[in-house]
Formats: sequence, structure tokens, C-alpha cells
Amino acid sequence: MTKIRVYELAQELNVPSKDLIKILLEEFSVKVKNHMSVIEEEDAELIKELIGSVEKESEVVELYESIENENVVKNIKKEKIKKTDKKASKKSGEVEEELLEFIEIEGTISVKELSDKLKKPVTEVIRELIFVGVMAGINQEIDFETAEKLCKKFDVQAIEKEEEEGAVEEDTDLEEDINGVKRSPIITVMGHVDHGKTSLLDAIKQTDVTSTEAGGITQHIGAYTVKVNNETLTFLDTPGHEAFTAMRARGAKITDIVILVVAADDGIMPQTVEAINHCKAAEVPMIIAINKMDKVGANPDRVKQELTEHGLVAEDWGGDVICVPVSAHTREGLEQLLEMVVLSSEMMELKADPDRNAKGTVVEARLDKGRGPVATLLVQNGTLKVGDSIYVGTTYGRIRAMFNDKGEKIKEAGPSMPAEILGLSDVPSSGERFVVAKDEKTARARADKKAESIRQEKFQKSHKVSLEDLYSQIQEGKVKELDLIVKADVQGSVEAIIQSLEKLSTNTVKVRVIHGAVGAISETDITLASASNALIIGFNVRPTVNASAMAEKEEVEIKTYRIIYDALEDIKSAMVGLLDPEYKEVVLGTLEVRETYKVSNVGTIAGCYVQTGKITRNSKVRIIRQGIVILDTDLGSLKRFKDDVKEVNTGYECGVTIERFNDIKIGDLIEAYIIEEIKIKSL
Ligand SMILES: Nc1nc2c(ncn2[C@@H]2O[C@H](COP(=O)(O)OP(=O)(O)OP(=O)(O)O)[C@@H](O)[C@H]2O)c(=O)[nH]1
Repeated sequence: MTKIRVYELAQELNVPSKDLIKILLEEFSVKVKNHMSVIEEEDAELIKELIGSVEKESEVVELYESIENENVVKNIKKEKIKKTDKKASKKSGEVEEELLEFIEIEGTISVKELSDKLKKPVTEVIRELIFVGVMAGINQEIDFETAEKLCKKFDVQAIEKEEEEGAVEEDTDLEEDINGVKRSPIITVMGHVDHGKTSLLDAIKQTDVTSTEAGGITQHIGAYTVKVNNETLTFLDTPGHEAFTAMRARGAKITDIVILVVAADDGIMPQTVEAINHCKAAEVPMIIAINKMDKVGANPDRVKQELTEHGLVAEDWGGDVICVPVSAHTREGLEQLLEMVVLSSEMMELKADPDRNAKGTVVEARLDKGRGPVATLLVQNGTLKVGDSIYVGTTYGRIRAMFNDKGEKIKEAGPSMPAEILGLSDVPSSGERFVVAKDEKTARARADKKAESIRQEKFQKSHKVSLEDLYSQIQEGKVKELDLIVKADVQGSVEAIIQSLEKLSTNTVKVRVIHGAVGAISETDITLASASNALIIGFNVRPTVNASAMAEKEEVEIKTYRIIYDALEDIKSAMVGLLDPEYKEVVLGTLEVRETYKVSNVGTIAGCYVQTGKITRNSKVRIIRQGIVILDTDLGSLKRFKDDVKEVNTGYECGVTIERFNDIKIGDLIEAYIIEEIKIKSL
């Protein structure tokens, strides 16, 4: 026997739950709250032995009497008599009068609802309420405590209904519904700027005859469906890996297949590499569309060659990556591309159950002047219907109206279908999950609960990986793979660093560089790091101002180095729990150089504006030109107007000189930092 609920045991023993609760509390000291409470196996066995084995009614009564609880005995007798009476009355066709023992109340209850539950006239309930000091109208909601007092007057026990089990877990299970039926694939198009993402999406839209028919013009709702030989494909109309990864950072896994667009005349470019790495990190399969095949200079073989450098080998070159040469302009290869998408999705056996309550993800949302919050939802499982109450993060509402991607009013949307909905209380964020609740009250309660948990989360910060506590995370088995993003000033460094870092892998921890590229640390890098729980390592590069702010918000750790050896040592030490730096670098602020003046005997004075933080007289400084650190040195002087000052804060201008450096230029950034001593951790 496993655990059992009070009411189950009561049924088994043929006694009222209410009495069983009393016995459990008073005689067996088993802590139970209501009929839904769980009883441990041992206790249940003992009680069954004592009560369950007693067959005859007289013996049951005797047993209870021996427990010396008069009320219980009375109730048991009453119950037994009631049952016998019921049997008799049923036989004779008499109307049975039910004796109410308890009613369940979830949260608050209206006076009308309460009178229905109590089977008493509303007037009587209102009158009794006055006696407990509450003046309430028929539709007024009263809280549990008041309802409980009132119930006592009617000799009925009020039981506070606990939240339904499973209601919260609804949020999480978005994985394939193995018992479901086939669903359409959801596709995202990615690629380098100008390689033809938008053109290709437009060309695909035109493939669907239904959308080009009169009145059937595709509306921009963030996602749309295309019919290809009786198969429906759903496209997310937010091309680009930034949006894709931003959604993933919020925990949304929507995309089944990525079409990676590479221009045949341009080949693999930095954003193509980013897109490849974002897809790999998300473990989403890619189909390569080699676009612009109509152009002179189109060279698909060069694209395939370059793909191999990123671990992607085309099928006709012996690999498993599907490459389709296409032209968004001439529509060459388009049909074949879509066929490949259909084929791949069939192999993936994507399934969903249309008979369930819907759940899915917000694709985009906005506030419409006339219609209020408008959101495009993508149903990932179940069927979404007009009238459904849903909750999305901290927002909730009842769906007033739904539209498809052709702007037509619809009543329901099944799996993989996008729908624009009206009726939410607020504008949700894209990437947030939505779940259908049993009614609006529940939806609201869930949204409130989410808001509460967000408030709490702010106190207990989420656990992002950081070098300082890497060892303890490894020990606890939380980190088995250390994911890194590497940004450096030159390509040669990127490759060297990736190789050296990956060699640090041990039996317990695998070091994996999920993205490596040249250039400043960007917001996209932060998004990828946040979504993949990765650390960012920078060599002679710095994050942009926006990236810094975002890293702080997302709690992504950025480590910057000038020498590869230092980075390797740091990570190696962190992995074995020996990272005990004695000094720590603290960045104070950033300054933008707006003017330069040459002064004889002094050198170049940079007229600066403090963008973030502050600069102090004892700061060390780094000169950053176009995201690359060109110098790391000491501050020469710090002045406001003609006076030397100790510090200058955000929003103020100042004049600085850099120790032994006169080549400062307008547009350079100066990063001010200090080296702070920190206590050595004991091992
Ligand atoms: N010749 C030719 N030109 C194309 C083709 N596809 C796109 N182009 C052109 O390439 C340029 C960029 O196309 P877009 O579709 O805007 O590219 P994109 O990748 O969406 O660009 P962003 O949205 O800026 O990232 C446009 O001038 C298109 O007309 C093609 O198949 N053949």
C-alpha cells in the first residue's frame, strides 16, 4: 500500500471523513488538515487494523466508544443510520434528505454560491451573516474565515480546498505529446544581413495560393502558415537568431527547424556563424538555403566548403546537412526547399494532442489603442478556443476574439497554429508561455502567483554559472559542461583560444566553446550566454555599453583578459576549486572622448563625458577604440575646468590625460577601473 488520502481511507472504512480526521488528530496524533490530506502508509495500516478489521456495526461503535469521543460516536451512529435509512427509502421510493457534513471552499465564495452549497435559502444565509458581523449582498464574495463561521452556524464544516495538484506543473510540460497526433513543424529563418531572409519568406508566402487569393492577404502577426501539398508549415515571421535566442532565454523552445539562408555569392559571414552556433546551442536542426543562385558569381560549392569549417557537411559531400540551392527572385529551388522541410519534419515525428487545453508561447504582443493588449500566440499543444481563460506570466484574461494570419475571425486554433488574441489584462512579453486555466479566477490566481514568485526570485538570485563558484557547482553535479563564448580582437586569437580552452576538459567537466568570433562583446552574445548558461571570455575586447548593462541584468559573467595564459589558468583553477584571486578588478565607469586639445608640455588632453559610473584620480584606464582595447595604462590627470578633482560622476564632463599616451582620439572610450584586494578563500 502506498500513501492514501483521508477521504479514500474514510471510504474504505465506511466512516465520514470528518470523523476520521478527528480520530486521526486526537487519537493518533496524525497531522491532517482536511479530507484531501495524505496519510502515511504506516499510520493508515495501523488505523485500518484497528478500525477496518471490525466488521459489525456494534463493534465499530464499541471501538469508537472505547476511544471515548462522544461526538464521534454520535456521528458514526448517525451515519450508519442514515445509510440504512437511505437504502430503505430508496426501496420505498421516498425522497431522501441529505445531511450535509462539510462543504469545500476554494479561496473566496459568493453569498449565492455559499447558500447553494449549504442548500439554504439566500435570505437565511444573509441573515446569519449579519449575526457574525458581516453585511453582504447576494453576489458579494466572502473570505474563507467568514464562510467558516457561517457554516458552523448551520452545523456544517467548511474545508478550505487546496490548490489542485497538477495545476502548476501545467506550465512546464511542453514536450512532444507522444499520445497525440501529427502536428505541423514550426520554422524560423536565419542568416547574415542582406542574404535574403525577408525575400525568401515573402517568396514562400506567395507559394501558398490561399494567401494570394482575394482578401486572403497575410497579415503581420508574427507567425503565419503556408500550405505545401496538403501539409501545413508554420513560419515564425521574426527572422534572425537574436529573436530566436531571446525567446530561448525565456525558456521558450518553439522552433522545430531552422532554414539558414546563405547568399551563394557571399558565402558564410559573421552572422551566419552566429546563427549556426545559436542553432547548435539550441539543438535545432538546420536546412541550408543557398540563396541568390540567379546571380552571376553564385558559388554553392564555396558555401558548402565554408560550411565544413563549421562542422556542417552537405549531404552530397557525404554529410547529413541538407543544402538546397534557391533563388528568392526567380523562385528556383523553392519547392524543393519546402519539400525538404516537410520531409525533415516527418522524420521528427512531431506530435500534439488537439483534445487538451491549449498551451504554448507568445510570439509577439503589443498594446492597440482601440483593442487593448493584442498578442500573437502559437499553440504548441491542445486547442485554444474563444472564451478560454488563460494566464501568461503575470498577465491573464479571457479570450474575447481570435484571428488567424489572414486576419479572419476564428473560433479555435489547434497545435502549431498561430492566433492573434484579444482579452488579456496586460501586454505579455514574447517568449512567455501561456496556459489555459479552468476559469478566469484560476487564471488570475496563477498570474498573481507568478508575480509573487518573480518577487521572490529577485531575492534568491537565479543560479547562473560563474567562475567563482564553478568548483562547488561541479561538485554538486550542477555543471557537467562548461559552455563558453569567446570574443577576441583578431581571428588568429579566437582559434588559438578555442583550441586551448577545449583542451582543459576533464573526465568530469567538458569545456565547450559554443561561439567564437572577432569583435566587441555584443548584446547578442549576452543573449546567447544567458540562454545557454555560458560564460563570456574576452581577449582585448570589451562589451558595448548596452551589452554591459544587459549582462548585469541577465547575470551573465564576462571575464576579460589580455593574455591567453591568464584565462587558461583562471578556468583551470576554477575547475579544481583553486580560484582564489587575491585581487579583483572593479570597473568604475566609462568615458567618451568628445574633444582633444594639444597642449605643449602637457600632451593631449581628452575632453570627456562620463557615460556610466565614475572615474577617480587613482583609476587605471583602458583605451578602447571600436570595441578593441588598444592600451591599458594609468591615468595622468583628472580635471574639471582648470581644477584637479578627485572624481567625476556620470553625466559630467572632464579633462583627462593618459600617462605616456598622446594619441587619444575623438570617439575613443576610456574604461576606468581599480584593482581591489579581496580576501583569500580558505580551501
Ligand atoms: N539576385 C537576387 N537578389 C536577392 C535574392 N534574395 C534577396 N535578394 C536581394 O538581396 C537584398 C537583401 O534581401 P533581404 O531579403 O532584404 O535580406 P535580409 O536577409 O532579409 O536582410 P535583413 O533583413 O536586412 O537582414 C535585397 O536587395 C534583395 O532584393 C535572390 O534570390 N536573388
